[in-house]
Amino acid sequence: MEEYTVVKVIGEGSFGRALLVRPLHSHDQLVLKEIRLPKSGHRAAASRREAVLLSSMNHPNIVAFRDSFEADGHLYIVMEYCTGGDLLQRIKRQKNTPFTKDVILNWFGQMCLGTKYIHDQRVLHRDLKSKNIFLTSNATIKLGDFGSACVLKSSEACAFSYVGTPYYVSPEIWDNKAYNNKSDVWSLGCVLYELCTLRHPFQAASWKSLILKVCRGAYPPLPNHLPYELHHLIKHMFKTNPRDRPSLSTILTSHRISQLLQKNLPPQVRLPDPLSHHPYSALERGQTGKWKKEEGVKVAAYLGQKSLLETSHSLGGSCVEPLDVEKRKCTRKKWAEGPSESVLEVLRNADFTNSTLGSSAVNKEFSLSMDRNCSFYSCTQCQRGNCHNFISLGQSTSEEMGTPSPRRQWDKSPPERLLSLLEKAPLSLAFETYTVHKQAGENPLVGPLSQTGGDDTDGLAEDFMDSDRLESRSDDEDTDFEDDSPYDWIGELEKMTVAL
Ligand SMILES: Nc1ncnc2c1ncn2[C@@H]1O[C@H](COP(=O)(O)OP(=O)(O)OP(=O)(O)O)[C@@H](O)[C@H]1O
Repeated sequence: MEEYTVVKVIGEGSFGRALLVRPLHSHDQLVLKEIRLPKSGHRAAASRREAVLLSSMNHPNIVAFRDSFEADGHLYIVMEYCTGGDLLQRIKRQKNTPFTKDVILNWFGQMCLGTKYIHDQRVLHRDLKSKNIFLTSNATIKLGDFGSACVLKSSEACAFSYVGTPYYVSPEIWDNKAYNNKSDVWSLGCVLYELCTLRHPFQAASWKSLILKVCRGAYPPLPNHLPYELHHLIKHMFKTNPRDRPSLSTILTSHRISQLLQKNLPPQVRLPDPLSHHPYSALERGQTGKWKKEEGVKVAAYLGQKSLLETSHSLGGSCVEPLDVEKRKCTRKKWAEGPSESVLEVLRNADFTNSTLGSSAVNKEFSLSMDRNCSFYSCTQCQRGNCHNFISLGQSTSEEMGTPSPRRQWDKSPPERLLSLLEKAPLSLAFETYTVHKQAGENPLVGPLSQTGGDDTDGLAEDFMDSDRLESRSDDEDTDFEDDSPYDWIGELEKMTVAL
């Protein structure tokens, strides 16, 4: 700590402060995040995870790590200072002046590159939101705040889990399914929508309405002046079934938006031009200017997206030990078809209105933790206790392969439990770390970009143009990889309510 001079406090988060500092022998400006280390070993390990993860990243669109150390019960993470502040502040500064299409595409393209990079490292961010995305003075986008992130293939990293910021949480999370790369895509869709409209896509006056909108993917349409490709992309990023959402690789290389994105990226971070570097020429593409799906896969592979593509075909990524043939058989994970019907059903029958949310413990710190052994199911295909593969709800890989099903039993009714918990006022605490608003007395459902009372789009999003053209295809080649420790966070919330 003596090596740095504190210039000023930039802000306070739920786990500590962010300070602007200067190293003693330099004029650099850096950010020093000071995080109170919890007493419990598990929770302290979770706090350290941000430092460990950040230090392993090296990408122009990720906040650069400089140093980390511990002193006086605190963890300090030194990182680059993004002078442009966070994107939420930037959006708010716009007031009612929309961003230009070029700015939206440029910033969003950079977010995609950063997120694609972490996904290629098999890391899920799990808390992507405009407040965790930063801008530098030269308009470079940087993803930050890896405090909720999770590394797959790690025996330790996912023992803690995540609730998320309600505004950015995808339908599968509300349905208590595993977090996966497409959940990050959903959250990024929320950020893109905010850039396009200066509003949250899903906002409501009650928990019920918010969850319903998210689970239906019901958002007010983008303004008509924005390019068709953006409408198309948002529609796909808000597909309720994660399988139908494009991965970052697809968005960057073979989605209808890809060319626009690439054109608007800063030159130094532009992807290689697939046309000039790739054997699949414009002629082969029939001069139509449209990518065929198979070509997209090949180009993605060519551009080095192998890890994601392999994920879809063989590796599930959750085995702690090196994969062998037997393990490969059981690692592929597949999503059940269709949206979160269970959530919708419960919500249809639920009759509570606004959550009246207590404010007394708004600043209370908590961290959700759980013995990872509780959250895993052995892989019966491997017959090995230490294989942490699991098979997600719906079809299992072994069923696809014609072998008897080691189907994982789902013994809970998450939505009912969730809703009954949400009804109890103090439960707002359970979302404290992740809610957008933290001020006493404020309704956490009123986000910083909300209009009073939320918007009134409770139905499905209107189709504003030729709906067939916007229809989704199933991105089989983008098959998800998932957080390998599905977490019973509703159970944790329940425990917390009892404790209050
Ligand atoms: N690298 C950075 N460059 C510039 N500003 C930063 C940087 N990191 C954090 N900040 C700013 O510092 C403030 C505190 O950030 P911090 O990550 O500690 O908490 P938070 O994101 O506000 O809350 P929480 O951790 O509860 O999500 C925020 O206003 C954030 O925009």
